[in-house]
Amino acid sequence: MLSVYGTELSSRLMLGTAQYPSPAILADAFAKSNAGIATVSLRRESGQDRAGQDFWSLIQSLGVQILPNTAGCHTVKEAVTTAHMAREVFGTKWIKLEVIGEEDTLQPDVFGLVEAARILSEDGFQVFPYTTEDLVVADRLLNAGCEVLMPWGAPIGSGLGLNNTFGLRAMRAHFPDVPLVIDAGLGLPSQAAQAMEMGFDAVLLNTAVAKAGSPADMAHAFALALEAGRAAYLADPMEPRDMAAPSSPVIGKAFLS
Ligand SMILES: CC(=O)[C@@H](O)[C@H](O)COP(=O)(O)O
Repeated sequence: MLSVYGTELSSRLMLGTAQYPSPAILADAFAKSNAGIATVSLRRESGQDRAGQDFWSLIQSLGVQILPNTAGCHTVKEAVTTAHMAREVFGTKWIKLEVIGEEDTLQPDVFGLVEAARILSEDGFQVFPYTTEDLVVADRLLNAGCEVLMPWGAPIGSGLGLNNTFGLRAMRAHFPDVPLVIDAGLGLPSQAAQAMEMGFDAVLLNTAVAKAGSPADMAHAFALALEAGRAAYLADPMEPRDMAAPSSPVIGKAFLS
């Protein structure tokens, strides 16, 4: 069972709540996904009006843990203020911290991220930082009080999958005991399975499900892929090799041992 900040998570899938065609489709997608966590953007849903309040009631009715996020924040100040609003609205110390640094790629501003993570951790928040695969930044985030890291797979909404498998593998190897969640850029269940096969602990995604022709079916497909990928990781996959190795048995030696 995956544990983050002392809380055991019921599932390795964290699902976003934006861009669904309707509330019913969102609820159906969550039901089919078995997601244990819903991430919600404070900046996109105001909560001041009726529509916002209905949206928050819907999210709370999903029966999953809520991970508010600071999506759309570009400065430390904005992110910290949004985190405070989230704590008040949802009554949780959890915050998925996004400080966006670049508009085309929505790449995190890792300098602002580390600063905001430190401020929020010192203020009692349990921070889930959306970061890159950079090892030095990862180290700084851990020193700032983060107990989980969320490296990007690819730019948000791109559906490109795991853009830098070398960097992500290095991150996994470098921080074997830190929960690592691939966040953003996944477009297909096979990419989520790949992340799990590489030993990542969970994935967070939104667009691939919300924008699918059938969000509920796609959510289900991701759930299956995560299960398969995790099972493969636990089964200790073979090491790939450059050269052929005959798989036909040597006469008189059907088994290796
Ligand atoms: C919902 C949320 O938190 C996004 O900012 C997240 O990073 C998901 O990205 P995708 O939409 O690419 O899955």
